[in-house]
Amino acid sequence: MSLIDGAEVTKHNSRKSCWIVLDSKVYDMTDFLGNHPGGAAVLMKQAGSDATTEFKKYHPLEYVNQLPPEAHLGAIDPNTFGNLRAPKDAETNDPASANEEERVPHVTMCVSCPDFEKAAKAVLPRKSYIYASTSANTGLSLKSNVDDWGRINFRPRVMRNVGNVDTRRAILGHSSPYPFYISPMGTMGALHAEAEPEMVRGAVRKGSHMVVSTASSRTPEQIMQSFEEEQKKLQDASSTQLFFQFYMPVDRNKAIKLIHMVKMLGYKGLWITVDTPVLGKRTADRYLQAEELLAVGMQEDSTAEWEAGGENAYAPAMGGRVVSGQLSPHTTWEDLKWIRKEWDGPIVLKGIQCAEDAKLAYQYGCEGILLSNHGGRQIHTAPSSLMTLLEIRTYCPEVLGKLEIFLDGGLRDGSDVLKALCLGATAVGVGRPYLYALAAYGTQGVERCTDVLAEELATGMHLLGITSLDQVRPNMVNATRLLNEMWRPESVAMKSRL
Ligand code: HEM
Ligand SMILES: Cc1cc2nc3c(=O)[nH]c(=O)nc-3n(C[C@H](O)[C@H](O)[C@H](O)COP(=O)(O)O)c2cc1C
Repeated sequence: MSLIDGAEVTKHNSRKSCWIVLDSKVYDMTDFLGNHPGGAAVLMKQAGSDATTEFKKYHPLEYVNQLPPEAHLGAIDPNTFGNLRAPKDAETNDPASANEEERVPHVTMCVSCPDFEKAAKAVLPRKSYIYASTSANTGLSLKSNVDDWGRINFRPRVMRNVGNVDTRRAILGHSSPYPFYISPMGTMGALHAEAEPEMVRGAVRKGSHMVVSTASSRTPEQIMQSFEEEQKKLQDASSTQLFFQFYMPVDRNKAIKLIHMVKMLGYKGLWITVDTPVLGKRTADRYLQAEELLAVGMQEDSTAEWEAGGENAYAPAMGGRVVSGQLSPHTTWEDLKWIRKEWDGPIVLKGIQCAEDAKLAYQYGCEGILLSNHGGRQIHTAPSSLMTLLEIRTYCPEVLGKLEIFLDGGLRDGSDVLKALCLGATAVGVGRPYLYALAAYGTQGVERCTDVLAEELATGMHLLGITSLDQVRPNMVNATRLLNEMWRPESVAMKSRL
């Protein structure tokens, strides 16, 4: 194949003919525009230019292999790079830019979780911040996640000799210095160029466990490699373990292949996300998509048409974009039977939102359930995980001693972890605070976020009057406000009204 001149690539910058350069190779993206799960507009912005840097923020380089072979037109003539056009509307808000220090406070200025969000907002391109912060519909699911932690109060005991406190807790049999872990989050590359490796390093240095998303910007192998390298540096002294969050693809063979790979790589548990048969409506992302389409003159195409997506080998990770074939809306409880045959490690169902499903998870032999509404990104007006925990305590308390119970959503203070533990939780997942810390400070931020949460937790234990997490009890919290609002079967609700 002869080399292609940059000036020639530049001419193909329209919907009718859209070429881009990735890793010094030229691709014809015209037919892929309508199939790109990330939308056509992002590709159009790069039309006729070198998209490598932007591409790597979101995908592993292997993604290019998903294009048909005929889309690869050849290599670009390296002497003609200068002839390429600059991407339309290039992002200038680059986290690595020179005046970063002016915009981002020193990491030691982050003394509580909300500080990380402020720092991240200052460094992130608007699109990336929207991706991380967006929530479903009017945002009420996210709001009650955050608010409900504050609607439970402690009932502290005093004068109980609380000189030293021990915050250790095991998760699925793996000890951890803390009863919280890093939640799985997809497409983290949108927030940091080295997202998953940096997050993993931060986790390993502090010994906290982490659940890795199917929709990560790096492959499961690459993430495990980062983990092993960091463990080696610390002479395997860290307690950190990686678990794997699993999105069920429509194609069973693809699902089995992924499960086998995850097993072979040594991930310690399969956390199957069950609250995402389809993607929720991510409102802020919808506005952004509309804006982007308008900016490239594609407003005549309905969003749905451009989002229809093609067959694709990976799970969706971002905003309101549907990736066809990646999320199975057909999954049922019976699927757990074949999954169990392929996976002999622990299974946790992520996204349980009522007592009946908690009971089913137990009956189907799962080792754990994660009470979660996906950070308020899926169903509108979802119950907070604390509300679901109270429901389980009331209507199927028998699962409490038998399953490991995890919660996530809206946790922004380490002492709140204690409330969940008092009510029977094993551990709590933390999502956005870690993501924002990573975006603003990389590994250092991740470590700092753990320190902040751990210190708040330890202080909370001293002040509550306990020295070990074995001492937590339901009577150490007042959950009456939430209990008053908890779901009741209709017959009970009617009776109480008479
Ligand atoms: C070369 C072929 C490409 C393939 C096969 C591909 C595939 C995908 C897939 C599967 C997703 C869904 C999320 C995920 O799984 O990570 C996605 C999202 C995304 N892609 Fe691509 N992509 C390609 C090229 C590009 C290029 C050239 C860019 C821009 C430089 C780009 C930018 C994005 C963005 C920004 C998203 C996130 C969606 C959003 O903004 O909400 N992609 N892509
Ligand atoms: C940016 C972002 C990406 C996420 N990606 C995934 C994912 O790929 N898989 C998944 O099961 N949950 C995903 N979640 C949900 C988190 O695992 C977790 O349930 C939620 O973030 C907890 O709420 P918090 O962010 O308020 O702590 C994502 C959440 C965010 C904020």
